[in-house]
Amino acid sequence: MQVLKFGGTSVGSVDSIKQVIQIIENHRQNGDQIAVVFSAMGGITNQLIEIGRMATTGETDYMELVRRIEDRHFNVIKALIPIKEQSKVFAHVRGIINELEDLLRGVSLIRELSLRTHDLITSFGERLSTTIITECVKSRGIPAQFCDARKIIKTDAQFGQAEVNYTLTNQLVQEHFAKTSDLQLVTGFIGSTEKNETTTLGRGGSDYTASILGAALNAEVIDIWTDVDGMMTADPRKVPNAFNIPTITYAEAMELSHFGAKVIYPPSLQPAFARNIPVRVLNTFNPTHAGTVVSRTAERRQYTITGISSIDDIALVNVQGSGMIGVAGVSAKLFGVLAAHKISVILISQASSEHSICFAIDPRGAENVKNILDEEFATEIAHGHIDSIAIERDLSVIATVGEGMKKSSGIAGKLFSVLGKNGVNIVAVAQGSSEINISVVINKNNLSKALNSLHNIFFQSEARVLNLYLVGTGLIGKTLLQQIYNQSEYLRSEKLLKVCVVGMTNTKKMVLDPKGISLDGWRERLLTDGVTTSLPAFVEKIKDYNLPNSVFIDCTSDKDIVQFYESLLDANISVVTPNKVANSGPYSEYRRLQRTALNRGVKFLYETNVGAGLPIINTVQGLMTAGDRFLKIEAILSGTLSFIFNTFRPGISFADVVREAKEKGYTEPDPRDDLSGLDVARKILILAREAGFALEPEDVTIETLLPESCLAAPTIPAFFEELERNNNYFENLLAEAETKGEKLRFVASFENNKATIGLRPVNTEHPFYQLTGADNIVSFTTERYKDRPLVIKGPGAGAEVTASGVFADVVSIGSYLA
Ligand SMILES: NC(=O)C1=CN([C@@H]2O[C@H](COP(=O)(O)OP(=O)(O)OC[C@H]3O[C@@H](n4cnc5c(N)ncnc54)[C@H](OP(=O)(O)O)[C@@H]3O)[C@@H](O)[C@H]2O)C=CC1
Ligand SMILES: N[C@@H](CC=O)C(=O)O
Ligand code: NA
Repeated sequence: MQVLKFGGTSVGSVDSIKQVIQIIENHRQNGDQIAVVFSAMGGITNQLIEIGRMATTGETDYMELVRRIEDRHFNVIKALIPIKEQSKVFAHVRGIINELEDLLRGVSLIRELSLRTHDLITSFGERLSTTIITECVKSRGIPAQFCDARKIIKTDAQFGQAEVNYTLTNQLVQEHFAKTSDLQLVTGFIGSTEKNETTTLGRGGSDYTASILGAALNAEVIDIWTDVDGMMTADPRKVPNAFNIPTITYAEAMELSHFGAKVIYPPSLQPAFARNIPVRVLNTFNPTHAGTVVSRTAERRQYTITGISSIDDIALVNVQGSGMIGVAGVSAKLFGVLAAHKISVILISQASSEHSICFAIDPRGAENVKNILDEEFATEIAHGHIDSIAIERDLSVIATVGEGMKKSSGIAGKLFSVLGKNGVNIVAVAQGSSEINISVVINKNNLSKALNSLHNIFFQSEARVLNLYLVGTGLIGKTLLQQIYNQSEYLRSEKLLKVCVVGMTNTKKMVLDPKGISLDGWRERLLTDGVTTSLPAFVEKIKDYNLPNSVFIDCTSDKDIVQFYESLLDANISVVTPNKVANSGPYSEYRRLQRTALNRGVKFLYETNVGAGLPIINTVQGLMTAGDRFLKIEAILSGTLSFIFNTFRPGISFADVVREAKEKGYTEPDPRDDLSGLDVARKILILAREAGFALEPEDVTIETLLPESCLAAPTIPAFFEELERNNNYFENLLAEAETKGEKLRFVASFENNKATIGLRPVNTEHPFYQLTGADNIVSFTTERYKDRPLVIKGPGAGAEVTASGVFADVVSIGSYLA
């Protein structure tokens, strides 16, 4: 025996009904007896309810709506039944519609609509759809019978939501099906009392009908045909990565549906569950998809979690007071009052201190609940045992559901950790003792971020998404984009990381797209879709999107951008930058950024501030973490100056060598910053700070190598002119060093709380003598590296090495968030 049920969308149009008939024919081929339950055509039940309401108020144009219902059904007859058989069916359906019209006339006369009449009116939806489909099926030569469920499903007289009399119903259903082997096409949703008054079965009514029949007939399986591919791990409108759940237990389905997953209404499947009959949820419009099987026990699963669901809008009621501690009966009274007022409670949480109880309700009833509780607890409030009753609004609840969570540790840890790292504050928590549902109440504006990051973390086989916002598409920015593009496949397959650039800007244009900007054609996209840059607007948008795992990358040397870092970190957005400005201003600002990142559980990373991609900052941080103490730092920290002093020879112009350094991508956007010593001053300052010293910029003594006139040059072209003019000066410096067998090196050192930088000729004995190209070298003398210092050496400037240092910082955030 098989029971099939088709919902409103499945029987909503001529095409879909054709599809339904095809599915029924396919099922007949295995020779089993079949019962098929139908809902009303999509939308008809609501129209019938509206018609009933109109008739009660005396509005006469309800007839117009009745005509539309009639037309919709007639159109199916015209399209699907051979012409010579149509008139008989038209007459039959007309008869049913006449019955409806008579009923409505009565309602309109007495201007009163009892629940009983309401049930009778709504029953017409299923009666019409099932009648017509039965005729369609019969016209294809299939032996089939229309079965009015009112003859076999017997209920009490609670109109609107009648209780089934199972003893009688089971007997009638079994007798009915024993009499015939014809295909039975059954009206869903309706039943009747013992006095044959029409009743309806409440929410999920047609599923309920299928479940009652399946249980009574001991069906092998019940197929619920809908318009989606079964149940999904989350609502795909909110979580684009959601996917089909192949198997789910009844208990899980029940938990998920309570929290808003609406594909099926599991309470209506209770009779089937009780008899251990599996229910398949299938898609009429994609019939080969396996859908979801709901059964008592789930198969072995790939994931601990089965699904994540949410109620988007709830209010939290908080009942709190010192007088509640140790006093029995407060919660009994509280929930008694709520029950007496038929207030449905979505979730309850009480800490073991007993100081407060909070519970979630539909926000539409919140004001009413407050009034009720204020009144009922007036004495307790007056005596100060209970503080006033507080309502919090604009909240959502997320339920993480899965049998796999039972007795498995670490799930809650993972859940709270991912929400914490994404700055999602948890307002309340509840875990059912069944251990298959952990529910958290959060602010509504974080709902999408929370759902997506939880889905991302619990359904591990999919790549975790890292959302990037890039400011600066100059040398470093564009090289970074190219590296991300080249590496994206590797990151996805080897690191399970999907890097998505959501926003980018330069000084002229900015573009933002939460779906991601294709790195194939980002320049064109920026030109065509970009709008005039406004950094405040860019940052506002980032906060507005509130995407999980967000990283802001500043690839400029701008001073103004830095002012946004703190608010970004505060909004739980990590910051990565090669820009040295933020870390080389006042010490208090440097500390504040560090603290903010730490407090927020996000990252502020700037490895490329010193020595480009060389692992210098990470090394200092590592030594500090392990408790080492820094005694001395000696370093060459300018790639540009290294290159210049390794390249400049008598006979070539010093200005040309500087130009070459710029072309090679070693210099700052403004090369005066390199030659004046400012860039190196910033780097030694940052290093000293990382090494634990509270240095201020004025604690760095700069012995500049430039003549005064070069330092004073107002523009970059003027600066180059001054360099040309001073060529002799540089040749003399070089000649003087060479006569002593020395090389020119621009050295930074830090010792005894003092930093100095300046030109130091070094002889062949000195470890800095051998430096080539644009290399940097750093030598750390510490408590643990005292006799022989720790030395890091290598290229310290250039687009590729710098961008790759930035990239590595970004990826490390990806791993941290995961
Ligand atoms: N070169 C190297 O070896 C190293 C560089 N760095 C650092 O990397 C950073 C970037 O250097 P580089 O790529 O060479 O610089 P570029 O001058 O090539 O690029 C800077 C980019 O930032 C954009 N920009 C500047 N100000 C703003 C603003 N206010 N709003 C939006 N966009 C802005 C520019 O826009 P537009 O295109 O419109 O001009 C440009 O796209 C610097 O801080 C530098 O110190 C760090 C380590 C090594
Ligand atoms: N301009 C800098 C680049 C790195 O910060 C340098 O020359 O070292
Ligand atoms: Na570095």
